[in-house]
Amino acid sequence: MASKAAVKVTVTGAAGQIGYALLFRIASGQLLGPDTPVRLSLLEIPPALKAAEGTAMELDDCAFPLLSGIDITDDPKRAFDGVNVALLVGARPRTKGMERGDLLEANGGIFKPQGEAINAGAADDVRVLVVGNPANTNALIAQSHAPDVPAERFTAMTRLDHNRALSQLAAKLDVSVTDIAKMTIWGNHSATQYPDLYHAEVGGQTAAAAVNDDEWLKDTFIPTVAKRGAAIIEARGASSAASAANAAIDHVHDWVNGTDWTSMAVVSDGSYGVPEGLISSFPVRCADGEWEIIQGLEIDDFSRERIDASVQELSEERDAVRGLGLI
Ligand SMILES: NC(=O)C1=CN([C@@H]2O[C@H](COP(=O)(O)OP(=O)(O)OC[C@H]3O[C@@H](n4cnc5c(N)ncnc54)[C@H](O)[C@@H]3O)[C@@H](O)[C@H]2O)C=CC1
Ligand SMILES: O=C([O-])CC(=O)C(=O)O
Repeated sequence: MASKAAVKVTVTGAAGQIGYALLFRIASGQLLGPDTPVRLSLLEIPPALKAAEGTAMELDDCAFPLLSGIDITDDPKRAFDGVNVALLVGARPRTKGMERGDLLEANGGIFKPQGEAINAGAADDVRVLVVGNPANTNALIAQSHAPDVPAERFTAMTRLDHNRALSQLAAKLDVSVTDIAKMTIWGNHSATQYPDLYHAEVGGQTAAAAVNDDEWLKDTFIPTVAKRGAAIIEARGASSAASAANAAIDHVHDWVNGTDWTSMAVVSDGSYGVPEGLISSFPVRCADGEWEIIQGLEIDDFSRERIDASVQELSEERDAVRGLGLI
């Protein structure tokens, strides 16, 4: 057993399908590395506690050397007490007849108390990743109820979109994903997101130049990446789970361990014309456990239009949750 103190990792929606794909990888050391023991805290709603207990039994059965304990609760205060890494996965899915406003309101009922509980009890170094949809706005709700936690500790996940973009581009160019640098997803984790090939690089040129096929870039690549979630649901009969868990691992791993370039939805400081305070996806670099938005990229008219459209949607979501008194 490693001698470092255990890091407390809280996973909400632990009995759901992403939870099932995520917990074993966290416990095996893939989130924080092979020298860092973890203590898992599983937050669920009462009807799913028994299933969470079953997952915990399986975690026990793996005898993971790095797993120092598992706590299961339906109480956010207990779940987030002393938390270092919070993965907010559990959310209210959209069901038949539900309007966008209903979805935001239902999720406000989840992310407001979770933000409050993080504010009340989290460790000083807490880092929060929101996966549950609508992820950017759920992160905004949680962050607005945690005034004592630095706003930059609340992030939302666009890493799955980023990885999807890498994979689509690699297939098109018949290269490895490792040949691609500087991929960026801008905006909202929704169909308005903008996967940007004008700043991505392959073999010393921009990805757009390497592709050299404007029609493919605009009419195939962008919609394929932006609507991949729906395509997976259509094919699998359930939304992305293992790939979403994988992206959550990548997001936190790179935030903690550093990276030259990735995509994360983070609180805007006004960079690239994104209104301050919105949680929007940007190109970021991470070092020493902190992210920063990569500055100085030239944004052409096409990219400007795409970024603005997605950011407009984020502004509308913020206005809607403000109107509902959720922030
Ligand atoms: N940002 C992204 O790239 C992606 C986001 N998602 C989103 O992730 C979320 C989870 O997806 P799945 O695991 O497939 O859903 P799921 O329905 O299988 O599991 C969700 C779990 O959350 C639990 N839950 C509900 N309210 C809760 C609360 N207040 N506290 C704690 N747990 C609660 C439920 O009991 C359920 O076990 C969904 O909102 C989904 O849309 C999914 C894929 C990618
Ligand atoms: O589309 C969904 O419902 C799940 C999701 O966020 C994704 O796969 O990107």
